Amino acid sequence: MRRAHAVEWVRAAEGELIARLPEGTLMQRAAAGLAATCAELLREGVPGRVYASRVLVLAGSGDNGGDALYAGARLARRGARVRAALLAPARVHAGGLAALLAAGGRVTDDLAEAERADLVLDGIVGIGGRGPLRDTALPWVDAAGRGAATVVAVDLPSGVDPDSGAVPGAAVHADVTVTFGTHKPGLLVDPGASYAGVVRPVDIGLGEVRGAGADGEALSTGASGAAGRSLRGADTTPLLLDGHVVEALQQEDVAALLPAPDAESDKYRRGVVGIAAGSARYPGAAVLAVGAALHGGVGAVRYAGAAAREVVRAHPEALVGEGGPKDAGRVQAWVVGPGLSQDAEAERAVEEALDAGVPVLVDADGLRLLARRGAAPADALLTPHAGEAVALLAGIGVTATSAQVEAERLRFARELARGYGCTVLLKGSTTVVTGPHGPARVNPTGTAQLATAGSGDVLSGLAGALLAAGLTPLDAGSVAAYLHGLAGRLASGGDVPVAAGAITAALPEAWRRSCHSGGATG
Ligand SMILES: NC(=O)C1=CN([C@@H]2O[C@H](COP(=O)(O)OP(=O)(O)OC[C@H]3O[C@@H](n4cnc5c(N)ncnc54)[C@H](O)[C@@H]3O)[C@@H](O)[C@H]2O)[C@@H](O)CC1
Ligand SMILES: Nc1ncnc2c1ncn2[C@@H]1O[C@H](COP(=O)(O)OP(=O)(O)O)[C@@H](O)[C@H]1O
Ligand SMILES: [K+]
Repeated sequence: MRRAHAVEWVRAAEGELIARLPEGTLMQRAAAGLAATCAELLREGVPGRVYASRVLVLAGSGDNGGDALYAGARLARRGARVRAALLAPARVHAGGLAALLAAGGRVTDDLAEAERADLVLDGIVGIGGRGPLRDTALPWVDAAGRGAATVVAVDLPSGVDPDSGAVPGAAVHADVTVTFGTHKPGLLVDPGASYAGVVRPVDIGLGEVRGAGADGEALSTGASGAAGRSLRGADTTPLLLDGHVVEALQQEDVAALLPAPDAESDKYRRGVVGIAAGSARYPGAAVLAVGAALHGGVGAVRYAGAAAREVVRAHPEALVGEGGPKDAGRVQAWVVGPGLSQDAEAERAVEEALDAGVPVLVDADGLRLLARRGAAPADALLTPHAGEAVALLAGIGVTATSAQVEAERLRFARELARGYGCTVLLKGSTTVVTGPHGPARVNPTGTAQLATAGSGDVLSGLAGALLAAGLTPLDAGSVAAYLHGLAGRLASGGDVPVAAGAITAALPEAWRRSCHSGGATG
């Protein structure tokens, strides 16, 4: 599992560690890791070596600038030609600047340095950043963007809010982000995540910390039981610390959660999912949701609704009926809503599914109807896109636009989960799945090619099947998003447009890659 910690937690952990270590130790650890990554990038790219390479440090007024200046000093000692732009000269990190000058680096105010640099180190602002980037930084950020330099963000790209991933103004587009101690939520959630490039965690020893964090949660080395430092798989899981607010499933986590039949299994024991979707007007949603559910690890799929004929024609494996959920026979979970329309019959289907006493996934039209209730059963899974999230928020008295929801996905997903008292999967460029409490999951797979009509119906059929197979709403939602995203990537090969049916067709291969070692997450 990849984990990210909020700023308040990071500061508490760092504070504890700083108190025990000689002054400046943490910053030197950070700068050493940063310089090593920069040296590697210079050797791998243009110019192919550190010696005589051109490095520009953008140094803000805090410790983030200090990290960048000390790393610049290390590169200068290895023969790089290092220049530093001081964005707030009166408040620059004095020790970092002195080290850079002593190593042969120089201060510059020539913007052309940004355009001709081989590597730019973004030390403008780190976890202390708030609000849009200040004006003094903007010409440097623009110039670095125009040039051919590899841009390395220190801790996180400046301009990205560390806790939410919101980008309230201009921000640095990094090729690589070197982040210290643990991921920050803003590196895993869009829009921030799309500014971070490849994220490389550097261990600064936060795993040595034990005790109480700022929020009262224990700071420990986590469930692995590993003593002391717990760096595992340096490129994916920086530290196994408790108190994280965001996590992202990795392939091995998905493998452990996927349902698998055993010798005792029969089709009923594997779970049966009910799908109440589609209408005379929108039969396609039913066909797509049922098709995906058939690949979701259950023993059978029941369909209840007006598109029964179309469903059975497309999927002879499905058990179909034209009545509502109440008349459909036993299932272990319901999916209600895709293509249902919003008439009286649809309303009845939603009521019956909600009253069935099994976990319910509510999507699309079902969400608009649910918004009128303003509450959901605790084992429900709601799967809105931003527009449906706006309607659900209105149902609990919160006014927001879909642009606001997209800008602060974590916050609004959590607000919905708390307001409705259940699990929410917020779709979009970074899918977020969260309950009212505990860490939120962000999906690491996916591609913008998934934004195609019917794609959401595939996701809800798949997630409903996983619910019926016995996964919790949080696991069902996050595993479904992972498989759906991976299937979308496989179907599109990265840049070929896909139709929703092609996502379903790729689900078996996505499942295969997820349940075997060999890696699937990009
Ligand atoms: N606390 C620690 O022990 C460690 C901190 N480290 C580094 O220190 C950073 C945090 O340092 P600080 O707490 O000094 O904070 P930052 O350096 O992230 O930012 C604070 C400074 O930036 C200015 N600022 C805030 N928002 C801004 C904006 N939107 N545009 C421009 N300037 C803005 C503030 O006026 C303040 O002077 C981390 O991100 C990391 O890089 C590392 O050295 C590791 C150890
Ligand atoms: N920019 C994007 N990047 C990645 N995935 C996206 C993006 N936009 C949408 N998606 C995904 O595509 C799917 C679209 O679902 P939805 O909006 O319900 O479409 P529909 O109702 O047409 O089926 C969701 O899984 C969503 O997370
Ligand atoms: K930065």
